[in-house]
Amino acid sequence: MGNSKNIALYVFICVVSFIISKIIMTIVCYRRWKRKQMVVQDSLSGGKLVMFNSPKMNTLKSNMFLKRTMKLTNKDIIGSGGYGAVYKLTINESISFAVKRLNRISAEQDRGFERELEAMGDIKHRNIVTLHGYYSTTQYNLLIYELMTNGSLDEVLYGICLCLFLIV
Ligand SMILES: Nc1ncnc2c1ncn2[C@@H]1O[C@H](COP(=O)(O)OP(=O)(O)OP(=O)(O)O)[C@@H](O)[C@H]1O
Repeated sequence: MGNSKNIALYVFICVVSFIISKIIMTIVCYRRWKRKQMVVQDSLSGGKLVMFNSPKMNTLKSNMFLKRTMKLTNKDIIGSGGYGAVYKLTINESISFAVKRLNRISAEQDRGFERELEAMGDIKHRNIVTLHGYYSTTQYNLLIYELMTNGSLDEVLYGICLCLFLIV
């Protein structure tokens, strides 16, 4: 009888400790995730700007960033891929980004945006271009990348720019 009481107590302690550790882990992960990004709601366009925490992004003011982003035109296009056009976003003489625009005209393009966020969001590697943040509205999504000033691998290998479509 005493033995079964001990077992029940042991199981109870294990279950409670498991639940408490899960709660602590969730809180820690949530705090880390919150610290990693800054979210700004743009009251004019209704869009949401998310800037991932990095030394470069921390020097920027979100409203200045939004203002420059809204002023992107066809003249700023530097390339085009399967999902849309890529623009050069210049903040000042020393800070520029590559902004990939994905128009929200199909569920496939929305999935493309989510896939790219999932794939690039957590990767930090010197051989992989850094994703600094994103901007999302009801009409389009923008992915904000580190600007690669030496062009693409295509151009290095074949000496031509494979700009097939310009989707604006
Ligand atoms: N971070 C960047 N810096 C400079 N130029 C870039 C950057 N990202 C893209 N580009 C330019 O835009 C072009 C298209 O890039 P993008 O990633 O959209 O196309 P992709 O490689 O075909 O990929 P996807 O199939 O995912 O659209 C590139 O070939 C390059 O010239």
